[in-house]
Amino acid sequence: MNTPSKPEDIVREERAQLDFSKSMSYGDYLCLEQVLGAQKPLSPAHDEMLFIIQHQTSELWMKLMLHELRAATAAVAADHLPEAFKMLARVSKIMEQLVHAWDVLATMTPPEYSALRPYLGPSSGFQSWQYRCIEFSLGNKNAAMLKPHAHAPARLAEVEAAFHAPSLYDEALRLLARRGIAVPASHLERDWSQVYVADAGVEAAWLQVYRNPQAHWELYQLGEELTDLEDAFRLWRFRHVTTVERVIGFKRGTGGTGGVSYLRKMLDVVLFPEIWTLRTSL
Ligand code: HEM
Ligand SMILES: N[C@@H](CC(=O)c1ccccc1NC=O)C(=O)O
Repeated sequence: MNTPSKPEDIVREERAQLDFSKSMSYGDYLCLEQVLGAQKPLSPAHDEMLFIIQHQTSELWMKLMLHELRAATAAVAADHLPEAFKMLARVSKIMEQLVHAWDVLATMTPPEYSALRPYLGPSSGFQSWQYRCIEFSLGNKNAAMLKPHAHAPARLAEVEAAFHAPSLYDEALRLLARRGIAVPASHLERDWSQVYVADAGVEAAWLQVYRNPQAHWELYQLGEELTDLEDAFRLWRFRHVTTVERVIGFKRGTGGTGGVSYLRKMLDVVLFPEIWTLRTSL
């Protein structure tokens, strides 16, 4: 039987690379100096580190979500459905990850948050441009949401691009039409920056798919990927409201809204309306 090696011997025996004076290391590749040097608490409050890291990690996941969403939307537009499914499944999993992340933040009590809140000034998640790009990419268009970015032209241009572009759902409807399903012309070419309005003709189109999945398997699968995604997004919105209510009650938000009252209104947003309403007719 082999005698177990001592920890320091394992490193030598395995011939792990130990000298990075001339080659790229883990930290170099991941730019960890920048990432781990970007937590700059403004208050003496212990919990500010949690608050900052929670938001920074959320923004990183949102960055990946946008990367996947943009590529998935392009894949749908190019009729590359298997690729789109892979990416959309990843987006839903990221959203689930963000839903669970609320559990960490919810360990922060009202007195703990009150110690750092005065240092936040008027800053708020309302001003997250990546979040707004995600909402726009998923079809929740609202011109008023461009205003918080007016002071930063490059950023505004990015959010505006998402505002004017067809959403994932718009591209899904165009795909249905290309596959021979009757979709109202009003939904195939329009001003994509306008608020999406649910339509009986679009519901009829999805019903054709859902009444005969075998004949339209890819479209059926796309419908269910969209359902997974909106389901996860609804859970995220819900955990946001409940976490906010347990931490600040019904105080106004630092971003200027009514706080919980505003976030509750956002629970009524439906991204892919006909995907849900069609179920009543099946
Ligand atoms: C203690 C923690 C939190 C509190 C008290 C809180 C509170 C609020 C409030 C009151 C609003 C409404 C806008 C305003 O008037 O400020 C808001 C919006 C928002 N928050 Fe939070 N939030 C918290 C954590 C988070 C986290 C972890 C994220 C993740 C990135 C986040 C992302 C957002 C986003 C994206 C909006 C805009 C939502 C929309 O317009 O639909 N928040 N938050
Ligand atoms: N709107 C929050 C503040 C807030 O949550 C926040 C502030 C700065 C950076 C991110 C934030 N998170 C989400 O809104 C509040 O009213 O307490």
